Amino acid sequence: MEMVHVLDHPLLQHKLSILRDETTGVKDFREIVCEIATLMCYDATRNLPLQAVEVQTPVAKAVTYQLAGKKLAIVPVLRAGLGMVEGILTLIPSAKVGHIGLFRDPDTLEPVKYYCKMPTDIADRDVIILDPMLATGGSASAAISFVKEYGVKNIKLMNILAAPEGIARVRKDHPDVEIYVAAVDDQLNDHGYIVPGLGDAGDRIFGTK
Ligand SMILES: O=P(O)(O)OC[C@H]1O[C@H](OP(=O)(O)OP(=O)(O)O)[C@H](O)[C@@H]1O
Ligand SMILES: O=c1cc[nH]c(=O)[nH]1
Ligand SMILES: [Mg+2]
Repeated sequence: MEMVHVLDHPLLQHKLSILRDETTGVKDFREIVCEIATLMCYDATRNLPLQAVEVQTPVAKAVTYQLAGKKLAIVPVLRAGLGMVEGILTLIPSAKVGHIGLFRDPDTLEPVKYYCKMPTDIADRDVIILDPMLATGGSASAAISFVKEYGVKNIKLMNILAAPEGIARVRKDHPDVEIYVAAVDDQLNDHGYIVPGLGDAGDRIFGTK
């Protein structure tokens, strides 16, 4: 099974180029992060199981298909992952939402956990972890480990932009987790920022810089 999905649909590439532009303001940046999450959700949920149901149309009985089996939860990594939540809930309004608070220590680049709150039935759900940026992969790897501690079996990771180093780290630490990204950039710089990237996603979503 393909474990890394680069979703290079033209609509995604167009919207991503607006995110990258340093002149894009906070309102547009926030809206486009949300739109990209919706578009990515369409692909990341392609393999959800279906069950046959019978409905009466105005014309005849029809055997048709509805979502079956396990329910979904989404888990944004605070802060920047919050920007993707509404975009996913547009398509899956009944998904439950857990939160993991992590920030990356600017000196060590190691993730520091400051918050965690999961739905009580999370172990019975498939989980999509949301974070726009996959840089060193330290935050994503830690977030996946936390979710696994709750007994979740099926986890997907959704990032808008990734560095090759981040993908390699998650593949090594969590080979069972499928990764969905809209683009893979060239490298990280000395401060652990994705190059060319789009800057600090959290600061650009919330206007904190
Ligand atoms: O792959 P990594 O090297 O771990 O870096 C990626 C992490 O860095 C950013 O969060 P940040 O620490 O800036 O926190 P914020 O969302 O609160 O801005 C980003 O949203 C990821 O969570
Ligand atoms: O380029 C990067 C790397 C980590 N976090 C971000 O927001 N941007
Ligand atoms: Mg940040």
